[in-house]
Amino acid sequence: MLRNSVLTSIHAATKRYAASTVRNYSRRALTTTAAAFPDLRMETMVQTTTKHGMDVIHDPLLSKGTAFSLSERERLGIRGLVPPRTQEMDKQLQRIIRNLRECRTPLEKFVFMTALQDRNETLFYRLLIDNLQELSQIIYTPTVGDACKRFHSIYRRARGMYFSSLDRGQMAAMVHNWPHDQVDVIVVTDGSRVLGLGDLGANGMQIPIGKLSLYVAGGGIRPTSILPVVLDVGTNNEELLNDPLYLGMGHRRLDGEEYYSFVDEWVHAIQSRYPNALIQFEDFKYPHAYNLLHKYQDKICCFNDDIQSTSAVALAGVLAALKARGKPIDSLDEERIICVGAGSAGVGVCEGIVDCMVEQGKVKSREEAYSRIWMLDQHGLLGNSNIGAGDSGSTPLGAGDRANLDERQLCYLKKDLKDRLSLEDVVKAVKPTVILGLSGAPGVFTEGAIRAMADGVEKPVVFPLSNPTHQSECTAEQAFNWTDGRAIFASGSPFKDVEYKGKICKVNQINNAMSFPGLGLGITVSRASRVTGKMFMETAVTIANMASEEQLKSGVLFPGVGDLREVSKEVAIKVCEVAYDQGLARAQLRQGVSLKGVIEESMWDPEYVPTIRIDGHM
Ligand SMILES: NC(=O)C1=CN([C@@H]2O[C@H](COP(=O)(O)OP(=O)(O)OC[C@H]3O[C@@H](n4cnc5c(N)ncnc54)[C@H](O)[C@@H]3O)[C@@H](O)[C@H]2O)C=CC1
Ligand SMILES: CC(=O)C(=O)O
Ligand SMILES: [Mg+2]
Repeated sequence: MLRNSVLTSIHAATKRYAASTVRNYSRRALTTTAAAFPDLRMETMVQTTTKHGMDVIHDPLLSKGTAFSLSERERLGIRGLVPPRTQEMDKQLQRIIRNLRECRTPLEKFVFMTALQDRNETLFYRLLIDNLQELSQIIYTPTVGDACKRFHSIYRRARGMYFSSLDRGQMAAMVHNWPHDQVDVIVVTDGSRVLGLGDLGANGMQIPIGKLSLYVAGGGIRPTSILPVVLDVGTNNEELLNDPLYLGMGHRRLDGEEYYSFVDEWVHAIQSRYPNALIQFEDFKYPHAYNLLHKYQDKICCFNDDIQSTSAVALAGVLAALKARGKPIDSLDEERIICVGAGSAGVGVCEGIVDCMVEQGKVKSREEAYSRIWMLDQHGLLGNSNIGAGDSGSTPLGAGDRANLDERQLCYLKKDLKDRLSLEDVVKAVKPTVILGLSGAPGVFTEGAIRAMADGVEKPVVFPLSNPTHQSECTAEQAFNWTDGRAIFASGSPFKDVEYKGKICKVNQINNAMSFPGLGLGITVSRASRVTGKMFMETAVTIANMASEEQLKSGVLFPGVGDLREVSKEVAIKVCEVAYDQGLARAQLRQGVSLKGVIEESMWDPEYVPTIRIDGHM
């Protein structure tokens, strides 16, 4: 494979960065780039700008706050505009951390972090990277959920781009309003299913912003080359529609042909300016999420995060759990898996599990793999409506129209069990070894269901993966209490470890954030033209193999968000290898530099550029 292969030239992506002088480089990246291109050394050790005076201080991509040297202050016309003492980043961090700790609520911390990002991105990312475990909970789940709900109340300053129903016919021109010529990663949402919080319309903007902050902090993508986007096709959220402060379009959601042609106009517009950018579709409601993925995945470089990245990390969790139970990683077919939630994430995760069972070669057919998975939606089990009530003692779960199930969901329909069986009844009938929650419905993992599960298996795998924390299918404490501390546990949003009868029970976080930053890095470095299923499968296996024997024994399945940069490097290597193997990579290979070396070199690391000067001045 390509792990030991070498590059024939510094790949095109690195060269592209090197040639640009208006980017904000890390000192480390500058040094490596300058070493590869000696003629660029002078150019890349400095950052040039056409800005002057207050405009420099107020540009978050240029600003160093108090860290401008005296000569820079002279050159940039900012002498006297900042306090006299030059204070480097370490002192700035001390002040920032002290102020951050004084915020009383997570939302206050969120507003504080946003304000920092808006005035000094280098410092923002340094702080975030150095405190990733703690601060990812602020800029990402769970706090980002609260921030989305209140986006229209806490809104301060523009970030990202909005394309609304007012903009039909104008999008191709609008894309040129974005100030950066180089964009590598775009995260786009229509705000129709924001985490487990439902339709939040244009308020969903915080999700692309938060995800892209993780691309930068966790995947080393440059802050100048990311673009958060909201497609404002309206909202069906009555509360927002009636709120005079709501910032999105005040009409109900477009649907059908109107909706798909709107998205299509945007895709064409964005492609016309950024043909090589990776597009991440995020938090689109089912079935739009799948329909858009199928429409575009073979045409442009794109993927759906909720379907595909979630699938990679959830599969990684299940495979690591097999290892933690002392079973071989290729014994997935021996598991009995219940998935609560039949939407984008539930179906996506189960498809990944089925793909993996098929690849492991222990099942004779895809159908056999489907038979190992029992899927429930809000009405209960996807089962056989011809089996009469009372046959299995189930509780009726309310009216719902099974005719709405599509062919992706129907694969999981069980002919031998009554339709709409409750979770507890399914557990009793099936004796599952793994239970996954991707429903956005808090508390649906009931005590009865989890206790019944724990009766049948020594180490029940309990993964309530819905976000944010209060939408989780059960809490960590409940899972450990109801399984007598035996559960292998992971949640979508973080919970603290639990002490149960004197034993520390480990909580893992299974969140697609462990996957997408590394994917973005791998795609950017290899300049892959497409994102493929194989990339996600390899990502899953890579992450599943990251924990040591000792960690697995203690209940740790893989590294946490705090180690995201390390995880991203490994994922990026795999993604690059697949891109080259599948003939999708456009960056050239050559002798001399390992893939790992190139990936490490191309990761942006926030440090102030040594010298900023005005374009044309020495
Ligand atoms: N941990 C992670 O990385 C990720 C977690 N998620 C979470 O998964 C959840 C679902 O996301 P999507 O599938 O995209 O949403 P979706 O709207 O496409 O699907 C939700 C599904 O849950 C089902 N459901 C709703 N209430 C239910 C109930 N009471 N019992 C059983 N099923 C119920 C619905 O029928 C639907 O099938 C969200 O809360 C989201 O935060 C999604 C992506 C990644
Ligand atoms: C994590 C994520 O993408 C979600 O909850 O939708
Ligand atoms: Mg999502």
